[in-house]
Amino acid sequence: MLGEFPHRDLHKLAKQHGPIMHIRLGLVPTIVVSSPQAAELFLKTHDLVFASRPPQEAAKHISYNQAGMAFSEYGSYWRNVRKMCTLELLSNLKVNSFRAMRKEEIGLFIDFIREAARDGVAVDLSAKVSSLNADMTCRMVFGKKFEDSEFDERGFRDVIQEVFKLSSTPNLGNYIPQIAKFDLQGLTKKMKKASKVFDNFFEKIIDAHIQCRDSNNSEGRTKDFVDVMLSFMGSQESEYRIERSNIKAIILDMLSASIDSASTTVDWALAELIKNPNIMEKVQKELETKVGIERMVEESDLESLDYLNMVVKETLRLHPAGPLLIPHASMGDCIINDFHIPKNAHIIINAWAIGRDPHAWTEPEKFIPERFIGSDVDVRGRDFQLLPFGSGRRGCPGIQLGLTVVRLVLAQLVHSFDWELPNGMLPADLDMTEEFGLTVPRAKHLLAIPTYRLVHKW
Ligand code: HEM
Repeated sequence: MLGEFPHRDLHKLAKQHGPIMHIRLGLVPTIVVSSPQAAELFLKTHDLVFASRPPQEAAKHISYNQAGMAFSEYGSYWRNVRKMCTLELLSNLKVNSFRAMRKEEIGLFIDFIREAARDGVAVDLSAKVSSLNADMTCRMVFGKKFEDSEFDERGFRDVIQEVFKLSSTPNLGNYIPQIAKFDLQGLTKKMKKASKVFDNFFEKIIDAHIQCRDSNNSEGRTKDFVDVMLSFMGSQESEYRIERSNIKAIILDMLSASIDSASTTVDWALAELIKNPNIMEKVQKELETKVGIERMVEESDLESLDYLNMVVKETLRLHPAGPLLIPHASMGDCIINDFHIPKNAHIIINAWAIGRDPHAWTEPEKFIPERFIGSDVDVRGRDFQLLPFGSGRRGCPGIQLGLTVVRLVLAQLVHSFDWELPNGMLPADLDMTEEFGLTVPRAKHLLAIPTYRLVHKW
């Protein structure tokens, strides 16, 4: 029933069967929610009932038996981890403390593209943006970035991509739990192998941080996420008492939640801008007026870039990085609009379909950032017609960081360069086919030739 693109197949089914749909995936009752009004009932009115996560084979074998935040069941453990992450790792203050690091990494990234511009060669923007985001994430989480060779003979990105792929492959054990132990698809074996690689790596990182802390070598530098979590390890007084395995699970959550989501969003936004040259021109005009072509964009400019922010909202409406959010689970029986939702049902919120609901959006398939002029509809989970970060108790705690990175990288790329497709390809011919996985990026890498446009010495 569900093919290569489950969000599209479920959208089609919802058109026939309505915005609250009951389907059975294996033995598991699954409720699919596909309209803003229905999403509000599940994520606001009855948020507490649906604030848990279903057991998942991938979370069991990769994510330390659901000991992180994203896949953990609702309860006091999840509440404490979420509170610790929100207050100590993802607060505005903490996000801002990494400003200088982001500036440095983006500077290196822009230098690389300037060289490509000088040589007139195409840049693989998808690969470059993804590795920029991986470097920034590693510096924030571990305090340093890694050469692939330091990780495993296959390299950091390869192993992490393999983990993402294994986690997003439909696993029979999730739907017929009784057969999970037979590992009919061979996924458990592969997951255990990949997670061993990560575990060894995380162990070394934690040891190195402990050594550094004990030798007082860490004074004066911004504390990375591992430093912060170590300060709560084993502490009796703190309400966030966590152990080594929890730290490893949370590190993995932060890496997997952050690495692909922001770069996928930047990639879609750039593709839409290249496909719609009149919109690209408007973004560049705004940047010329508000920033000026004598300098690069600074994070402090972002708030004033109204049109760019509309482009980001429109990108997240049409191309939410996680089109089906992360599955929720019901903690008790509940009646919604006369539907009986049983305890332990899986709840899928189709944010991709909701962003295309014709009752909420005019010309929903078209990329029109101007639709947000004079509207206060926002992406932060208050407006149920636009849910790229989910909403309620399980809504994304990394919104501030995610939006900062997306806006900054996008603004920098379109302010510093004009972009042309290679081999005489026309913007209208750009392939927008998706690839379904943990996130949904464009299937083909975006290649484009840059021309430097700032008045800035080389
Ligand atoms: C453009 C960037 C991002 C997008 C589009 C995005 C989207 C999402 C979505 C759709 C969810 C699931 C919400 C639900 O199930 O209701 C989620 C959860 C989550 N996100 Fe993000 N995210 C982004 C960036 C980040 C970043 C940078 C971090 C942290 C470093 C992060 C950490 C998390 C975590 C930990 C959860 C699980 C929360 C829980 O289960 O309690 N996200 N995100």
